[in-house]
Amino acid sequence: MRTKIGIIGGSGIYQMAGLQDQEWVTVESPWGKPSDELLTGRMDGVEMVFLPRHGRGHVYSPTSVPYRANIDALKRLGVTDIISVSACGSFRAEMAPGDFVIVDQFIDRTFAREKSFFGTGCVAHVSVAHPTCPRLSDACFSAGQDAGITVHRGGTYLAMEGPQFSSQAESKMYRAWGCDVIGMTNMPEAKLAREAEICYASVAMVTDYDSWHPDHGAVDVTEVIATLQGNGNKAQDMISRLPALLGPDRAPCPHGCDRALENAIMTAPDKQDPTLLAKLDAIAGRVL
Ligand SMILES: CSC[C@H]1O[C@H](OP(=O)(O)O)[C@H](O)[C@@H]1O
Ligand SMILES: Nc1ncnc2[nH]cnc12
Repeated sequence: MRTKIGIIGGSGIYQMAGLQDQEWVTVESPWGKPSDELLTGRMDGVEMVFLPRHGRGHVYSPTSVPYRANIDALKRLGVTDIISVSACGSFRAEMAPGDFVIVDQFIDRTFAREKSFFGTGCVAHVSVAHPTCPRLSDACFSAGQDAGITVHRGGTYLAMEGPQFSSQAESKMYRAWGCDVIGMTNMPEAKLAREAEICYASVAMVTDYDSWHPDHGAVDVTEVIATLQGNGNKAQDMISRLPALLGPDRAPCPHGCDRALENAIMTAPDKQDPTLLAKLDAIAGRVL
């Protein structure tokens, strides 16, 4: 199988440098309109697709990002591996602004989003015990180190609804829960990628210390944006190293991300809803 890398760019990342033969393409999805057109191209002989999560010009809030349409559009373009690049606050003194964290766990506190492609007429349960792909996360870690970035391998990301930042009491509670970073977008994105059988890695770029830190107090969006500019350039450097690390030929995921739907569908074939099945053509066509 051929590798096709999908990059979901978060706040401050609305374009991707260094893509050959680049072209913005419109992808129709039965799950609605994706956040924007998708930028296709190649780097080091590997096919790449870039999607700005909030749309160019930052149109969609964390709640209104069309997560299902975005993952479905990436699947339709044949993406095998998604790297999510996001801004985040930090709960750890040693995870400082400017550092990158390769997230490996999530606590999902979002509550106003559609979280599954499945439902009445086609019920499915996939495991998200290990919501990120270790193979892809390793590649991101190496690429970050090669780019001279301070990268932390592993961390728990608290996904909050937003759009307001946390109160100090919430911030201290999340820290006591053992969370390492906080953001507003990686859920349900990671869950949907697993349902779509696409490997998913999350690179969280620290922009601030949230509000628990005695020396920092409230999150200041001006400071967040200033840190984002620097982080964005570092992220581009990291991304440009990934195609060579992953290579154009792709062996099946050793962790089974690309087979997540095997035995996941519960609804009896004669009870399945044809309308929902039609919408699931790209996501679950392999097993339906
Ligand atoms: C600009 S600060 C808050 C904003 O930044 C993060 O976005 P993303 O995850 O897409 O990089 C955070 O989740 C909030 O949406
Ligand atoms: N402190 C924070 N909380 C939630 N999302 C963020 N994105 C960047 N910083 C954040």
